[in-house]
Amino acid sequence: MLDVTPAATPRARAPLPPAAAPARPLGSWSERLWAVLAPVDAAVLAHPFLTGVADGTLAPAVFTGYLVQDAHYLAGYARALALLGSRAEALADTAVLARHAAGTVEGELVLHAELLAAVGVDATALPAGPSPTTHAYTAHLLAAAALGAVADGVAAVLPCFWLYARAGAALAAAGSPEPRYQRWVDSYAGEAFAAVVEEVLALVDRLGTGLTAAQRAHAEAAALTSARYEWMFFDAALRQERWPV
Ligand SMILES: Cc1ncc(C[n+]2csc(CCO)c2C)c(N)n1
Repeated sequence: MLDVTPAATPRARAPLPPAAAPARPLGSWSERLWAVLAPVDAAVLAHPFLTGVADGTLAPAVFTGYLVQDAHYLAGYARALALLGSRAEALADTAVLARHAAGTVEGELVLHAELLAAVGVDATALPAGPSPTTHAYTAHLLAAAALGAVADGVAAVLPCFWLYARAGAALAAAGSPEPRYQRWVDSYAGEAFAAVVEEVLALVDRLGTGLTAAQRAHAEAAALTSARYEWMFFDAALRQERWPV
């Protein structure tokens, strides 16, 4: 009988299905920001780190290296949020930013400790310091939060929330055969995280109404830089980037 079973070949890395643009209020600042971030969002969703999460082929050592670098990133990110919170003019904005600074430490870092423990890595004995890309991204966030206008800083911290919510939704739809990867996906895919992103976008839109076109453009450049660093962060993890000297 003719054997029609295909030869065992490695499963092709399917790109994640194209995701629709997020719905934002017409004429809002977040709507304009999305136009700036959309091409980078598409590149992030197509990145082999994420398609490797989706089909389970991502090397476990790459994922562990990502988590170690992410712990360094989160420390800088939480400080940038706390700093911005102290600089925000409206007390309501201080509350949102300070709450997410705490959420980064209590939520994200706890998730990391759990995921690292699952692979047998002691989170308190992080072997490597920040990689060049981790260092560059956190330095960008902290500079924008400390030295820029508040809108620059808020725009700079936005892609971290927004692009992860997008990746979480796209990856949840695909599902990962690897439970540890699925656990990571789930933390960004649920209703709770979507509500957090909505709250930050509402803050962005409140700030946007008081800005001149030039101030908006300046802040949009800071957001674009962060989005590019989000792509580079996945890429650095995949390449297991190290300082060359
Ligand atoms: C490089 C990198 N970028 C974004 C996130 C996601 N993230 C980090 S802190 C935070 C806000 C509080 O949950 C979010 C969404 C990550 N982990 N690593």
